[in-house]
Amino acid sequence: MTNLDASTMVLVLALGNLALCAVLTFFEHGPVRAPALAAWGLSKQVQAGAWTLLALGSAGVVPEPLALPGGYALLFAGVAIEAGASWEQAGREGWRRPTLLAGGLAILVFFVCYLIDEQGLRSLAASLLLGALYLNGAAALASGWRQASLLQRFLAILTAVLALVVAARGLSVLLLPGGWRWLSSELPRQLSSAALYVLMLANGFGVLLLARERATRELARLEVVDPLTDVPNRRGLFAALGPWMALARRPGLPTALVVLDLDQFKRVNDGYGHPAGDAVLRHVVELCKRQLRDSDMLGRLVGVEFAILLPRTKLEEAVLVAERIRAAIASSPVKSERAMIAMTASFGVTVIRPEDSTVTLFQRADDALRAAKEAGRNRVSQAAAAELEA
Ligand SMILES: Nc1nc2c(ncn2[C@@H]2O[C@H](COP(=O)(O)OP(=O)(O)OP(=O)(O)O)[C@@H](O)[C@H]2O)c(=O)[nH]1
Repeated sequence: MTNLDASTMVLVLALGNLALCAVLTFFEHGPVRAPALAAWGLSKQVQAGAWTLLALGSAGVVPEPLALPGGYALLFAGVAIEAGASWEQAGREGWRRPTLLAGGLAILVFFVCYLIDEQGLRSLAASLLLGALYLNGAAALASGWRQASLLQRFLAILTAVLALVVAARGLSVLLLPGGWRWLSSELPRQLSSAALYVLMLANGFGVLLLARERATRELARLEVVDPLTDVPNRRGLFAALGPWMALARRPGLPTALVVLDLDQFKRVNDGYGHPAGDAVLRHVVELCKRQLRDSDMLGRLVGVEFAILLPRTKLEEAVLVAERIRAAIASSPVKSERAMIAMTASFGVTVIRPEDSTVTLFQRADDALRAAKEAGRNRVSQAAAAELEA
């Protein structure tokens, strides 16, 4: 078996991390860099510094009593910052601070072990602590496993395996100081160095690709979802409408459409400011959702106009649903910084007819909505019965 020289591996890790840092300096350079990615870039810089210091130590350029503790302290800090960035990326900011504290604690424990014994205990502590910090990083990558992409899962598993390999190095020093049969005590040491190298490579490419993957996903989501209220936008709503339009041509229970427009919303914006207006919109969406079934679909058409699709619902039932939502909005003012903002909404209700196109369907619902506005607002109006029978 080829003998991997440990100090060469440290040098390779130093050079590899430095190269990655150089690339990261130019990647998405500018003020709009995602915060998690900026933290990850910092973690790579710290790790590059760590490996460089360790490499200089093993080459005798920097005295070992300086290079070893300094290098490991930077390494623990770098891996902790990296895990913190992963928690942030996963939307679990609460885990970031404990992770960074764990990094600080690891540095402290390592120093104590180093002072007690520069060889065995120091080596054991370094491997176990580093393994634990990597395992934390793996847990961060694994959080939200169900929604995670294949790439994210792969990185999580890879990081976990590498954490175990690094920890095994420390355990082998403790349990098999002289090696076991053909297994020399040098082998786990070399294996863990190689594992760290693989981690550096896969992590370097993987995290950047993951950032790209997430950005692409988010863009695709924003094509069909309204970012303010997190409900489908016009495009998303119309896409969902297609199958129901087709079903309307077959006998069976109809699908109803309710359009809702908030009354005199301009006054809210003018009186309380745009952010308060946004808060009212989000509040109204929550109120609507509470009145709807899982199979119903609420979407934002434009501005302060929303549409609700009610599958398997007759006109009279849809009117009742609209009436319930109207009453809920009228009786739930929104608390803003300055005042309670009272709100009302007007509604137009109709059902999908076999001959409908989206244009005729929405025209009819909008006509009913206009009638509600003209009749004084804060009311529900349905498309004319005579028209419906036509
Ligand atoms: N805060 C906020 N306001 C918005 C948003 N989208 C549209 N608006 C505002 O909502 C108002 C909608 O006005 P209109 O629907 O034309 O009229 P209105 O004042 O609601 O009066 P009626 O519909 O006649 O009852 C406009 O002032 C828009 O600027 C948004 O996302 N946030």
